Amino acid sequence: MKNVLTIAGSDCSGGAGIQADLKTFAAHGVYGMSVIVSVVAENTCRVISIKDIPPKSIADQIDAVFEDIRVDGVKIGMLSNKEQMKTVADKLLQYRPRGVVLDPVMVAKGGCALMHPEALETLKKEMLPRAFLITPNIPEAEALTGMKIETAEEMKQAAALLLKMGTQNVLIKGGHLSGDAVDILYDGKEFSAFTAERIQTKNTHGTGCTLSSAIAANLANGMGTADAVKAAKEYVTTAIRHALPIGKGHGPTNHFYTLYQKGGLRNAEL
Ligand SMILES: Nc1ncnc2c1ncn2[C@@H]1O[C@H](COP(=O)(O)OP(=O)(O)OP(=O)(O)O)[C@@H](O)[C@H]1O
Ligand SMILES: Cc1ncc(COP(=O)(O)O)c(N)n1
Repeated sequence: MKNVLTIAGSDCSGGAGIQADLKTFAAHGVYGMSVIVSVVAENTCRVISIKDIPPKSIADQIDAVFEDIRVDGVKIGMLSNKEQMKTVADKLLQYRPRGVVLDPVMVAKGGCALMHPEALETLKKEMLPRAFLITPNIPEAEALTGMKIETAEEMKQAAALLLKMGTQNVLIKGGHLSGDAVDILYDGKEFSAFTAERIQTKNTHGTGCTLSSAIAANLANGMGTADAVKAAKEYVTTAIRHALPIGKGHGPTNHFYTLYQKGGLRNAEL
């Protein structure tokens, strides 16, 4: 079995962050581990408070994992501030794990900032060059590039700019545009589009976390980049189509449906 680590924030309501990542890992048959960078008191409606974990504790958590266990893949989500980013970047340089998928989380669904805006430059300089693949949504790609993105052509231009910032692959997610949900992958040589029908639902809490964790798990399981993205896109689309009407706001993606279909779950009500 492959071992995959998530470095991200905790969502106590279970829909996004570390919790979504670990559920996604389990559904992909990889052994999940977690380094918590922030405790976010949030639910399907709102963020109540954010408690950042001190950089020393983040460094210790990363050491605890790497000194003991082989790490086959890493997903990075919410990083709240510059100091946290520098700490994680230093540890990535020290341990040099393969297949780092960086989801540059900036804002929660309801509009609450999960990253301090002044950390943007550190994200670009310290984190992007350490990533195998980054998965920004449209507003994140706009913040990183300074471009306005409204079309597939502009997604491609933004992806090319992001690649120049030092990451090896870019997947810009089109969830925030209208029409089909089209994500565009750029590996420095060619663009590939991954298209899914847009599902009419308000239950999209954790979609970005789910997609990036699924990609990290697929890479760890030995898939090539485009195949890993294709399979992860199929996974997140199913997870959105069967999203759970939990809570009063944006309900979470469903990580159990695929397993259930394969007969991997008994006595589950879906
Ligand atoms: N309504 C939808 N129907 C189908 N696919 C969707 C829908 N919304 C998002 N997606 C897909 O889900 C994945 C996550 O994309 P999205 O742009 O929503 O990420 P995100 O903004 O990081 O997530 P969030 O909005 O939850 O913070 C992408 O593959 C995107 O195309
Ligand atoms: C701790 C944490 N991390 C990330 C997100 C964004 O979630 P997503 O973009 O997947 O909806 C979130 N709401 N909370």
